[in-house]
Amino acid sequence: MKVAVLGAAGGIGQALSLLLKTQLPAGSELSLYDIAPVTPGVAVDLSHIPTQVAIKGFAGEDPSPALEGADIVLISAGVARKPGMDRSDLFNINAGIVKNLIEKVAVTCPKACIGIITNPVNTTVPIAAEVLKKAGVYDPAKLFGVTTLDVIRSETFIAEAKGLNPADINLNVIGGHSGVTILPLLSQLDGISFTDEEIAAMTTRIQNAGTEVVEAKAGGGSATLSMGQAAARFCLSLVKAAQGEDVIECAYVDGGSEHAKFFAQPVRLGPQGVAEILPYGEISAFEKAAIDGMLDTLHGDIDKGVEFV
Ligand SMILES: NC(=O)c1ccc[n+]([C@@H]2O[C@H](COP(=O)([O-])OP(=O)(O)OC[C@H]3O[C@@H](n4cnc5c(N)ncnc54)[C@H](O)[C@@H]3O)[C@@H](O)[C@H]2O)c1
Ligand SMILES: O=C(O)C[C@H](O)C(=O)O
Repeated sequence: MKVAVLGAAGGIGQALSLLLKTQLPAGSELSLYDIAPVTPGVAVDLSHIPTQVAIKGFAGEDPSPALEGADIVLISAGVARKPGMDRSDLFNINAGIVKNLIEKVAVTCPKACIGIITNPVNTTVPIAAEVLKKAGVYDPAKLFGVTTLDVIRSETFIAEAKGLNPADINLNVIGGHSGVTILPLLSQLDGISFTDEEIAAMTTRIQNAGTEVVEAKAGGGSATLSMGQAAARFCLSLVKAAQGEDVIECAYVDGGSEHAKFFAQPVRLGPQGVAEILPYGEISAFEKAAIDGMLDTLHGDIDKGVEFV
């Protein structure tokens, strides 16, 4: 199993690469790419950790050498938010970065599963899909917007609020990955009850959690360490699924949702990426209204990506 991380010298990329170096199964290969010249050095640094995961680093304009033979490609290349910015403000720079990288993926490892971390995810994933379509290699089962950070934040905040172990919290977060498009399905939590006020406050906290980090870092970037953990969880789920385990994760996919062309929803993973799109189940009136309320934003974000390519 070969995993390529594009943007590997960045805040997320380094944390993610560390977690993968220590947690990928023995015999895996890790390939790090970034335009930053330090990237081969990041790989040398990680190579001193005693695990049976081979690691190589690549820098420069062309990601192709890093992509050769990749089974999974994780993309966190691009710029991050500063206080006062929305994720959509990153579009002007990150859209082109994702487009160029996916063009190389389409040629070099067209059958790889691709996890897009770069924001705005609601738009960069449709960009990736259009590029892959143009290249004639689009497989919707293999393209994912990584929304796992919304899931792990929900697990953390709910456990804190209710005095529980976060490992016991299991929930779906659906929609997209920005503001009102992030919808944790709190009504589905077994054995945990919330008042209406608690539901509203918890939903808002989860939706604004990225901004919470951006403001706390005060101009020094956005979530990197928690995102590294989230992306590692998602990647390891893909790896487990490839090895035959039954794994379910929420991700932003082109999965035939009644709501939008791309929609974050629970998916059963398998050796070829998405094995099955799962229904998100019964929802409350609050959640139904939240879906209705997010759709204009989500459709606009998706259209912007499709029009860009
Ligand atoms: N999906 C999510 O939940 C989530 C969470 C946190 C951050 N993000 C997004 O992830 C992205 C990266 O965040 P970060 O904190 O790691 O930023 P960062 O600035 O620390 O790192 C980005 C890296 O990308 C590299 N890069 C830029 N252009 C490149 C290119 N063309 N090819 C290869 N590498 C390139 C930079 O050299 C840098 O090392 C941002 O867009 C951020 O908004 C997404
Ligand atoms: O908020 C950001 O800009 C980064 C990321 O999308 C997050 O949710 O932390």
